[in-house]
Amino acid sequence: MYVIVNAAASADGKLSSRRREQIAISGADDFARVDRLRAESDAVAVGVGTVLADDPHLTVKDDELRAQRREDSRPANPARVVVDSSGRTPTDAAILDDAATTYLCLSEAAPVDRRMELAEEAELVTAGDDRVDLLRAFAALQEQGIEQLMVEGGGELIFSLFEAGLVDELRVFVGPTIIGGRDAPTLADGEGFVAKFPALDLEAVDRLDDGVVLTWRVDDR
Ligand SMILES: NC(=O)c1ccc[n+]([C@@H]2O[C@H](COP(=O)([O-])OP(=O)(O)OC[C@H]3O[C@@H](n4cnc5c(N)ncnc54)[C@H](O)[C@@H]3O)[C@@H](O)[C@H]2O)c1
Ligand SMILES: Nc1nc(=O)c(N)c(NC[C@H](O)[C@H](O)[C@H](O)COP(=O)(O)O)[nH]1
Repeated sequence: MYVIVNAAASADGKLSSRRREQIAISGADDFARVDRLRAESDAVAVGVGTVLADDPHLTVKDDELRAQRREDSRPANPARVVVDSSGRTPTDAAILDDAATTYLCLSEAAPVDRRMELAEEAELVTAGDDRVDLLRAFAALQEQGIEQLMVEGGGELIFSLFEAGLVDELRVFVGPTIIGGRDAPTLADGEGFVAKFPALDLEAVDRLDDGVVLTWRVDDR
C-alpha cells in the first residue's frame, strides 16, 4: 500500500487552534488539489479526533472527477477510513452516510454494544489491544483492494503513522496565517521523537493560493 499524508498547516505549523475546531487554512486552489488527490486515491483516512472535531464527509466534491472515477469502473467516491480505538465515531457522523464505503478501524477496547451499533453503518476492522495497531489495520485494508491511501490527519494519527514507518509521502500546504498556541494541534503530535527522526526528501515546492505546497518523500534509509 502507498500512503500519502496530506494536511494544511499555518505558517507556524498548526493544523487547528487550541479549540480544535476546523479552520480553513487552504484556499480554493488548495482545496481543489486536495479534491484531485482524493479522487486518485482508493481510500481517505482520518483519526476519530478529526471526526469529532470536524465531522468531515471525505467525498470527492467535483462532479467531473466523480464521473471520471465511474468511467474508470471505480466507485464515485473513494472509501473512507476512521482510526478509532474505542468506537467513539457518532452513529450520525457524516462519514457514515451511504456516499461511500466506510471502514472503522477499532481496537479490542471498543465495547461490544458500540461495535454492534457501528457494524450496521460501516465495515469493522479490529486490530490492537488498547489502540489501533496501524500496521495490522492497514494490511487488512490492503486486502480489501486499497492500494493508495490518503491520510488527512489529524496530528495524533500522523505522528503514529510516522512512528510505525507507514508513510511514503507527505504533502503539506503551508498557509498564510499564524495560529499559535502550545496546545494547538500540529502536523505531528503524539509523544514526539527524541532520536531517529524520520528523514524526508524534498520532491517539489509549488506556490498555490497565498501559500506553498511542500511534497516530501519519506527517506527509508
Ligand atoms: N489542517 C488540516 O489539514 C487538518 C486535518 C485533519 C485534522 N485537523 C484538525 O486536527 C484536530 C484533530 O486532530 P487530533 O490529533 O486531535 O486527532 P486525530 O484525528 O489524529 O485522531 C486521534 C485519535 O485517533 C485514535 N487512535 C486510535 N489508534 C491510534 C493510533 N495508533 N495512533 C493515533 N491515534 C489513534 C485515538 O482515539 C486518538 O485520540 C482537529 O482540530 C482538526 O480540525 C486539521
Ligand atoms: N487540506 C485541508 N485544508 C484545510 O485548511 C483544512 N482545515 C483541512 N482539514 C482536513 C479535515 O479532515 C477536514 O475535516 C476535511 O477536509 C473536510 O472534508 P469534507 O469537506 O467534509 O469532505 N484540510
